[in-house]
Amino acid sequence: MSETTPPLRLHDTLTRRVETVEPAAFTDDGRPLLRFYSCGPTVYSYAHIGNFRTFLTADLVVRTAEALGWAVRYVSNVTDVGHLTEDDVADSEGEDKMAKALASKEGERFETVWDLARHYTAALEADWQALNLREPDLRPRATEHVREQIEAAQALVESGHAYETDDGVYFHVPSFPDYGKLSGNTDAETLEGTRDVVRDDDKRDPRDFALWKKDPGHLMQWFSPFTDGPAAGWGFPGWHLECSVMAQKYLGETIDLHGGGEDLRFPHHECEIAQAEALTGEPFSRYWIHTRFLQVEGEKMSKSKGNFLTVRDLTAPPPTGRADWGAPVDPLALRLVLISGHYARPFNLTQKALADAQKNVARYREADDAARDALEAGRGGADVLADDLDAAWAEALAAMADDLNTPVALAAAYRGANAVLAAHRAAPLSAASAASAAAFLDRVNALLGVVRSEYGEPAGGADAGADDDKLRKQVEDLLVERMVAREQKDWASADAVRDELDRLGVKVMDTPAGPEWRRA
Ligand SMILES: Nc1ncnc2c1ncn2[C@@H]1O[C@H](COP(=O)(O)OP(=O)(O)OP(=O)(O)O)[C@@H](O)[C@H]1O
Ligand SMILES: [Zn+2]
Repeated sequence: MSETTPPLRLHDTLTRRVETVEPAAFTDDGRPLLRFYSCGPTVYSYAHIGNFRTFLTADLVVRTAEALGWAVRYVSNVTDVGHLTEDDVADSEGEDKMAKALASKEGERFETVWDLARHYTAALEADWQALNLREPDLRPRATEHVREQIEAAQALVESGHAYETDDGVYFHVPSFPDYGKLSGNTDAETLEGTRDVVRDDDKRDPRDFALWKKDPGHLMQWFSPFTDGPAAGWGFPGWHLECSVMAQKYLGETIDLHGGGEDLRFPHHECEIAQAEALTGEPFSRYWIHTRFLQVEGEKMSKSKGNFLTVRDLTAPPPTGRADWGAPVDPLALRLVLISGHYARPFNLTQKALADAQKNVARYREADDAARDALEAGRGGADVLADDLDAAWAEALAAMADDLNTPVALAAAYRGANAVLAAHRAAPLSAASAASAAAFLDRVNALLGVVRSEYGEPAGGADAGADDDKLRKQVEDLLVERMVAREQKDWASADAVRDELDRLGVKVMDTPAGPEWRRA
């Protein structure tokens, strides 16, 4: 990378300031190495687009760091152990989310809670790819790291930071004086008043949270060395323990960056810090990033509230998709909307924003096609695009490096795509211009992921129900022709286009946001 590469700045929840992120380690060839852990979902249902807003922040961190020339080791887990139905309960008590899901109507089709977890993990991965998120280097599952969690709990008991009762093993919060440094929640009385913490008369402090919950009746249970009491060793790990244990196992005792949604700041991440730092005596994560909620009518979109939209709801035709949200959109348009607001501010999804994004991704695609066609054509002539596109790229990268300023970055990227289209419409692009355009769109796609999917076109929804690219291209060309004919009041040509669309078996709906189409 050139010396003009900007530093990466992110708002750090720990210091409550925008900080310049400096990874602690370097690769063998001298590049900064970002060791990054981002909390994944509990797989008792489809991940919703609020969850994906948070996963997209992680995705943008990875893409931006890579665009700056860094190496990234990126781990994002799957919580496939049922914990609580109330997220703000500071540890493992209450109704188990996975067991509850299995008992529901939707859950009846699964034999066991393990099947249910497998199904929703596969769905998570499919939606992850549909939204063109980078695969993490590792996606560890909590259920495959129970031994490590038991060992961590044992080590904490041995070092006096945790203790066993007949009901569980608890981290003793007063043994870790830094408890509260991330969230500011340090006042024991406030915590006691506001948090529905685990009730166990043998707990030594009301804030103490569970590392292990003894429960021989739990649908997922493992045998542990914690054998006091009637459960005689059987039980399951506390939620907070899985993330700190897996982060440290795969990224080291001290990681560079840890992320999640705003609700994870407390208690989840506060408890992760306590466990991890009590174990090693070293700082756990050097920086922390939290994404504000995607809201529906001013409330957090959440699985447990039931007010959520999934990727399928918006990108697949009915009956899978939600008819009340209009025609299905290209998953890249959904991605674009979800990253269009700054991650540190709450975001409200609207149908209008989705429709606008649909048009934007169509323009990126058009610019991309024009660049690639012109590259193949290999015409002579000057490069008329390089200066504009270099400036647009520098602006987009600088904006992303400046605390992931997606509104500015997307505007710069879009300006560049429009410059490509304007040049293409003015005169056939030379091979030199086409090379600049293709390089720009490749870089924009690597940074923002909105030009084309790295996984190919996903089945269902990407093109409003049509299943092949050829048809999509034909229809899009015809719609442009129709628009031009209408503008010129050339009704004969407009009718001819309509007949051609009929022949292709395509139904067009004119909406305030432009034409929508699907197979009739
Ligand atoms: N509305 C939202 N907007 C942004 N991020 C969210 C939203 N809801 C959850 N997240 C984040 O998504 C990740 C996975 O969360 P989780 O699986 O607990 O989902 P959830 O909808 O909060 O579920 P539940 O309602 O059961 O707590 C976490 O980082 C969480 O903070
Ligand atoms: Zn976590």
